[in-house]
Amino acid sequence: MSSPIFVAIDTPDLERARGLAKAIKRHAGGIKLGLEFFAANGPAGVAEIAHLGLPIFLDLKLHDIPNTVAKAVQALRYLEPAVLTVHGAGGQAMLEEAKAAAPAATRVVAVTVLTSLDEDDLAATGVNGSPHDQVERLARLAKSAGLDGIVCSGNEVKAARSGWGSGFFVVPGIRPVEGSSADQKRVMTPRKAMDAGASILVIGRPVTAAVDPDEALRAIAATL
Ligand SMILES: O=c1ccn([C@@H]2O[C@H](COP(=O)(O)O)[C@@H](O)[C@H]2O)c(=O)[nH]1
Repeated sequence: MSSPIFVAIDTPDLERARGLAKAIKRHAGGIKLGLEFFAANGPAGVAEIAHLGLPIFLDLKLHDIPNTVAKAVQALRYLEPAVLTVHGAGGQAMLEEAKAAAPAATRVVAVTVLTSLDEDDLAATGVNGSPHDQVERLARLAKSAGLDGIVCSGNEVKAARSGWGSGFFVVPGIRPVEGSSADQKRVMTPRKAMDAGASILVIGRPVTAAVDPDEALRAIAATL
């Protein structure tokens, strides 16, 4: 079975991204490219990295009115990402139209509560209650809109999966026990997140900031 680890390559530098992707290629399940890479390199940069042969997770967290999101997804169709994110709080119509506009083989997943947020951060945005409650609410919405799954932290994945057995659960905020959390507030170890029901793990800096990224990735994979 291929690895459940998607390595987040967060850099604006195409050559650095290519070098990292080549370095971790044999032991990663896929590569996650997000806003930092996309803002600098656009779809053409994504295509360059895709040529290396690993599945691509395009993490753009699309969030706009339904028509705009649908047109953006259509414009990205030719890249055929394995996974694409939209924002879970965009509402039912936006989620439905995003899914309808994506290639059939692309898993469209809804970001629920960013792993960099805790309950106080949520309250400051006007959402009262725990991240757990909000993840469950947005998971129900994503499921009813026909999406493939959600993005949530390891803390919520067990409960979310219990209400959506066939869902695809993407878990970032992954930290090996000795790792620094940096800007992540809801973190979990790779092993615990898999045991709790993650489908894939998104891991960035613990791999990409290591002196030897492939060795760091293999050490994490060995804990699974
Ligand atoms: O809730 C979310 C959604 C997406 N991410 C993305 O995952 C990686 C995590 O990187 P680390 O270096 O392992 O912290 C990053 O690309 C985020 O944009 C997330 O962290 N949380």
